[in-house]
Amino acid sequence: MNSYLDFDGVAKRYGAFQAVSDFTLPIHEGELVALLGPSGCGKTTSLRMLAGFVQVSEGSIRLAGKDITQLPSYRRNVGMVFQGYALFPHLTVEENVAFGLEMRKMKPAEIGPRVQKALARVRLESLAKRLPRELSGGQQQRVALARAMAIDPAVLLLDEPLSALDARLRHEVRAEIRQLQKDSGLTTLMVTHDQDEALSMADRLVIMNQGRIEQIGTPDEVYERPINRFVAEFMGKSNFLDGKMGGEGRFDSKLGQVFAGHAADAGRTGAPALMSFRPERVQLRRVDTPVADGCNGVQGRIVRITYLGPLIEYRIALKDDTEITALLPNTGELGYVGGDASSDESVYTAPGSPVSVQWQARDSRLLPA
Ligand SMILES: Nc1ncnc2c1ncn2[C@@H]1O[C@H](COP(=O)(O)OP(=O)(O)OP(=O)(O)O)[C@@H](O)[C@H]1O
Repeated sequence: MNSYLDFDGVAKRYGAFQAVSDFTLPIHEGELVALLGPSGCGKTTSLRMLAGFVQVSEGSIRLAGKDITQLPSYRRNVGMVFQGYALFPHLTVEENVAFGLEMRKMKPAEIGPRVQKALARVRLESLAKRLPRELSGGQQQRVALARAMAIDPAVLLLDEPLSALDARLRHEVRAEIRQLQKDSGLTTLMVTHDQDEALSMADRLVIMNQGRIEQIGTPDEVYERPINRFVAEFMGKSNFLDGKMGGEGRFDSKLGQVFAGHAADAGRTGAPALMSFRPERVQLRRVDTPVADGCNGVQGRIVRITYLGPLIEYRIALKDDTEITALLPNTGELGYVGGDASSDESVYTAPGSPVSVQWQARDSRLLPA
């Protein structure tokens, strides 16, 4: 499939400072792609280069078969929703939505129906005559979205679109934006630093760090198969054991035990490596329980238990003082894991309790150290 939007080797320098380097990203028509990474990693700069607000230092950008690298912003047909929405406070909802169309010198007879359609899409027809300050945060967000979509853009850009909303509303609006984007088939590039937002909304994620792309993939690819420690840590929590590549998926841990896993790349045998596995994939068993088939196992001692409501977090110290985190569902059997007090499977857990920590080989990633 040919891509619809292409960043090809794009870079941005501010004087001697390299804000974005070698940014290459093909995007398919109708896709929602999220740029994700810590503050200052170059997400917004990349988005702004596409919008034409920031000049590209190197490389090119193609949109719908056309090289737009040097086009002025107003000729790129890009719809943008800014952080904090940037609505005009003295214009009504419908005037705000009409603004972009008037700027494009569209005939008044055309503007009216377009505005109505855009407002209907975000279910705001009844609030058309209100001023932004007479709206809730979620409603203002929808006005910004309607304004961006009204121009029929070739691509929609969302810059931290949910950052001004409180946590509860954010959940709702996430689903709403995603549905709207799917229904309209609008190719969308979104910037966020919120992992949950990116995982739940995007078709693909681009994980950035210090101006560079670390990994591109679907949500489950980057979560289940991170290619390095940065991605594993940035996308949720992970446990790491130190050691060396043992060849054929084996890992020679510093603990002196050999574990089985899957290598992110074919690192040479003996190369320093990390084994990474997620806290929610860890099982706790009685300390004398044999390691189950297909699993890795190590003995440790519980050092801390944190009650998180639906989940309970266990910190377990291994013999070399490496700590492992296990995140287990709260079954209501306070103090017990894996069944009630009478079950053979259950483990009594209290700080100081010895346990067998087990996790599946298939959940274990071998990463370059
Ligand atoms: N006009 C500028 N002049 C010099 N440096 C800049 C300029 N704009 C951005 N930068 C730098 O470029 C880097 C990338 O900035 P950018 O805004 O793209 O980061 P970001 O990933 O979007 O971060 P955040 O999540 O904090 O918005 C930062 O180190 C920033 O300080």
